[in-house]
Amino acid sequence: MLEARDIQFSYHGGRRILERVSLILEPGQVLGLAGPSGCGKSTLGMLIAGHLEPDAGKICVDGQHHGRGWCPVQYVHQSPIATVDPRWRIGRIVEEGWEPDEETRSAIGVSKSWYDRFPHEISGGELQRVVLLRAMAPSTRYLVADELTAMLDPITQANIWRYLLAQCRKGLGVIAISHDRQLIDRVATRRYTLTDRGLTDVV
Ligand SMILES: Nc1ncnc2c1ncn2[C@@H]1O[C@H](COP(=O)(O)OP(=O)(O)OP(=O)(O)O)[C@@H](O)[C@H]1O
Repeated sequence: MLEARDIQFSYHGGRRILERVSLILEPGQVLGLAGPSGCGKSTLGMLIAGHLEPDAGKICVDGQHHGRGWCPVQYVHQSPIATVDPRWRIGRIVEEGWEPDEETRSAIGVSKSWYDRFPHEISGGELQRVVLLRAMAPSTRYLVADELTAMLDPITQANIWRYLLAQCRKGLGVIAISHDRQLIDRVATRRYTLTDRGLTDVV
């Protein structure tokens, strides 16, 4: 189980972005997270994946704080270009964390022919799939998908979610951050909205 409890956070001691936010995600669940632009959804996702440290509160997987090494919670950023080294070729980026099998690579829609190219030599949607493939190592147990499919065409978007929902049936837990209410309604088992009053359930 992934648990974030009473999380408080502000950037560089400025305005409080998150005030006592708590959530629980069980293996196999998809938690949909919406909310106005700038309310702190990506910040919460990065905190949960250990990219940022909360000012107060706790984030645990099965009762344990993330240690060193591969984090069991992976965050896929809405701007994939921000999360890759522009001097690395795609093959090196993909294989930084693990060596994906053919089945996973083709299910996510990453072509081996991109491996020799640099990030600026593939499209934004292709790079989004590359960073998703990099995140899907066998030791990944929870995925924070931040506007993951926003820049993809409807067919590719459907394929990616078909793949992710199949992984959920095997126990992956997903936090889907999106402004796309229809997408959240389709994929999420629980839906939340984040506002300056905290997280609220959406029915
Ligand atoms: N590195 C940073 N330093 C200072 N402020 C930041 C930083 N990153 C984000 N912020 C601010 O924190 C607030 C929350 O940003 P965040 O990206 O988490 O919002 P969001 O809900 O994901 O927004 P959107 O829906 O537009 O993606 C915003 O006001 C943003 O300007």
